[in-house]
Amino acid sequence: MTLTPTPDAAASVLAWHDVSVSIGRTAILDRLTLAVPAGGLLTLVGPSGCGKTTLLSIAAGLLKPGAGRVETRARRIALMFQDSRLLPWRRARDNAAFGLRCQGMPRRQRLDAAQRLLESLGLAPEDGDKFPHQLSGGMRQRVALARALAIEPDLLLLDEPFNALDSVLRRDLQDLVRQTVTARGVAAVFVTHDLTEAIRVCDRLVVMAGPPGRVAFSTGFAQPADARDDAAVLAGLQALWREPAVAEALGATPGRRRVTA
Ligand SMILES: Nc1ncnc2c1ncn2[C@@H]1O[C@H](COP(=O)(O)OP(=O)(O)OP(=O)(O)O)[C@@H](O)[C@H]1O
Repeated sequence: MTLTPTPDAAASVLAWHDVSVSIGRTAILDRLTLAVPAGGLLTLVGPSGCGKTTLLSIAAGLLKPGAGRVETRARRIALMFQDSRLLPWRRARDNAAFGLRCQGMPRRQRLDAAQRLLESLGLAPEDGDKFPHQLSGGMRQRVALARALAIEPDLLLLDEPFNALDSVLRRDLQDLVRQTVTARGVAAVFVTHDLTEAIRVCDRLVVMAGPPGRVAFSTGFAQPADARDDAAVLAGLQALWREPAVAEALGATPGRRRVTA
């Protein structure tokens, strides 16, 4: 697999320019510059505490950088987290329709839209009537993904969304996210500790070092994500681990490896 250099980021939906963040006297992020185009999926990998979630918070407008700036052309931003964060007292369909309700869409219309979306993400028609505690972890994450997609975001921020799932479900949902980004032209940032997952889904992969968080290595791949089979992912993994900056940032010595291959 061939690693490729940074493309021109002029057409980006989201860009962090020279962003630094400190909390008190502690530097959290140190001069990060990154960009994501429409239909592009950026994966962020890095050791715990290097500031990946902080970067997403800045992108979502929840946190202001101390220095530098964030620029976004996104009109609708959706977030998805490691835990589904569904409302336990609402049925799956109501949970998926939550963002549409906030947008003021009439009840019947939003519930129909949510139901269609749930089924397009692989849930059975009757699952829409179920409460979160009646759903498996994978089903709950599908509902969370439906809730994120229902508002037709142009920017999707995913913070370790599939961590709690087994590997088969995880692959399934990785494919769903990937297809969504391509089909809908959404810009996406996907935080993960799993380097294999990062390579499988991304257009561009950024390895962060820190704390304080900074870009240690950034690459694209010659082959598009949907054409990357297991052999290509493995080749990508090997190519990445050969990069001294990646090995240094993620800890190449067995036992020190803080990111799963
Ligand atoms: N509200 C806060 N107050 C103080 N420090 C914070 C706060 N939020 C985050 N931090 C610190 O900022 C740093 C970056 O945190 P962040 O959650 O962005 O890292 P991360 O790379 O996403 O970590 P992980 O992979 O473990 O989720 C950490 O050192 C963390 O302790």
